[in-house]
Amino acid sequence: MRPTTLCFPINAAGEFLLGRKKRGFGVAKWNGFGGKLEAGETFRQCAVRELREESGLVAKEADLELVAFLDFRFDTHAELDHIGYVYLVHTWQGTPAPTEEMEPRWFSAATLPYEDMWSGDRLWIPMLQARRKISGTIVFAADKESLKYTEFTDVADLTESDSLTAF
Ligand SMILES: Nc1ncnc2c1[nH]c(=O)n2[C@H]1C[C@H](O)[C@@H](COP(=O)(O)OP(=O)(O)OP(=O)(O)O)O1
Repeated sequence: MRPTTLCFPINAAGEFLLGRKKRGFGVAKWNGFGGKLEAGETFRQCAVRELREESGLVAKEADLELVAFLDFRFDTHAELDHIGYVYLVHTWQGTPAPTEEMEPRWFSAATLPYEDMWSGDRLWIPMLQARRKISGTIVFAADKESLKYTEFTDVADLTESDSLTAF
């Protein structure tokens, strides 16, 4: 199970920064900023690095608000299964800039482009906008796009796992 992070910068106007992926799995989808943990990295180190690499924004680990733990499963493609910790961030340095991987753009919270995002996003991102903290499972069908099963639970508090072997 691959460990990943996803990070959503939110500005003073309440807008979400998303990036349009330019290459690889999920190309052309609007997404949060994130990716796979590198060897020896903590989840927060990964989130800060991926945010910088994909958007140009520099955030501090302490300014990441952990809001979700998601278990993404691909029904017939287990090699794509991954878990992800999701963070909101309200404070950073720098200005969003296009990178090799992502084209960043601000979206108002009410007009996120769900039709061009991962299909589970329309279910769980509104929960985060409602200030909920969640743990969830999202199972994609054989087409790797449509949803086969989802389950979300509200949690009082979240902490990143210390152990990658837990997954
Ligand atoms: N919202 C959502 N739902 C389901 N799955 C995902 C998302 N956002 C995501 O990014 N993902 C998936 C897509 C990939 O399987 C992983 C993220 O990996 P990737 O962007 O390839 O990670 P990087 O480490 O940046 O990849 P490379 O550097 O190897 O290109 O999560």
